[in-house]
Amino acid sequence: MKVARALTIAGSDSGGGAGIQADLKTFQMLDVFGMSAITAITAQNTLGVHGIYPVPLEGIGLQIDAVATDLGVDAAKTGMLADAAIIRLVADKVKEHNIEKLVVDPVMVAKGGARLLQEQAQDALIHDLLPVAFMTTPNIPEAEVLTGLSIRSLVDMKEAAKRIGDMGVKYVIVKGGHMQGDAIDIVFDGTSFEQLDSKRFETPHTHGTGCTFSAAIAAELAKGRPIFEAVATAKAFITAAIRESLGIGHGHGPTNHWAYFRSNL
Ligand SMILES: Nc1ncnc2c1ncn2[C@@H]1O[C@H](COP(=O)(O)OP(=O)(O)O)[C@@H](O)[C@H]1O
Ligand SMILES: Cc1ncc(COP(=O)(O)O)c(N)n1
Repeated sequence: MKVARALTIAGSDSGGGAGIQADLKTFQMLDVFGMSAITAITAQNTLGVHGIYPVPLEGIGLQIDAVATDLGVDAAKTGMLADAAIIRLVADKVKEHNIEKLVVDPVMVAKGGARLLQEQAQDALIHDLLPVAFMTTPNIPEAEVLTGLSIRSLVDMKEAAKRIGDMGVKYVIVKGGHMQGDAIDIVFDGTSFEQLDSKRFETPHTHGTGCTFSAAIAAELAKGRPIFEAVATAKAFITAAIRESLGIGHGHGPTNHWAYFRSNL
């Protein structure tokens, strides 16, 4: 049996709903062997981020080297990268190990408001990481920071996707989770646009939606699925995970990483 292998380079969420934990659960549910390089440890739950402890650069580099030189990486994703030095290290490692299918989720601020990326690191994201990425999946506030645009409509989302594409990344998905109305994401391949649509669920349990969505894309790319098939599966995965939320914790609860698999039984 040949198994697809995916690596997440991200922060640890002790609460299990976002970060490394969400990514590994998603890989597992999509039949992909999951591996991790932890960039920072967060003490976190559904109420917020209570502490952030970055891993030393050397340790992050060694985790990526260890995995890439032995087990192999069919696709990777990044999540919380904390600061500019970590971003540059990850960009260098992606080049060194020829990781072609890299999905960059440009995590900046947690849903509860805590900064997960230093503000001065935003330039490194644009100049160092996006040019080596295959795909990036900003939410609306992230797309606004990356482009300087104010995004209020699907037309604005498309303009932002184009400008982010010009930064050197092949595919861009501007996610509509933070808009009003249906949850519509715009996919841009450098020339044309596609839409991923779902109805919006009125729920506070959206902790880790972006992590889960980008992990599902990386998993499908690791299996060699065509791009639009991969992103459509990821959309179905996150939609089921939000629809059937678990209702645990006292704040913004996690999504349900079993839901997609169970709905296909
Ligand atoms: N309430 C919701 N109902 C349905 N889909 C949602 C909802 N909130 C977010 N999504 C979807 O979840 C995915 C993650 O989007 P988003 O929440 O914008 O990301 P992030 O976690 O990075 O802020 C997108 O596909 C988005 O459309
Ligand atoms: C370690 C880590 N990585 C990413 C997120 C973003 O997830 P969200 O935007 O849903 O809070 C998070 N809260 N924690």
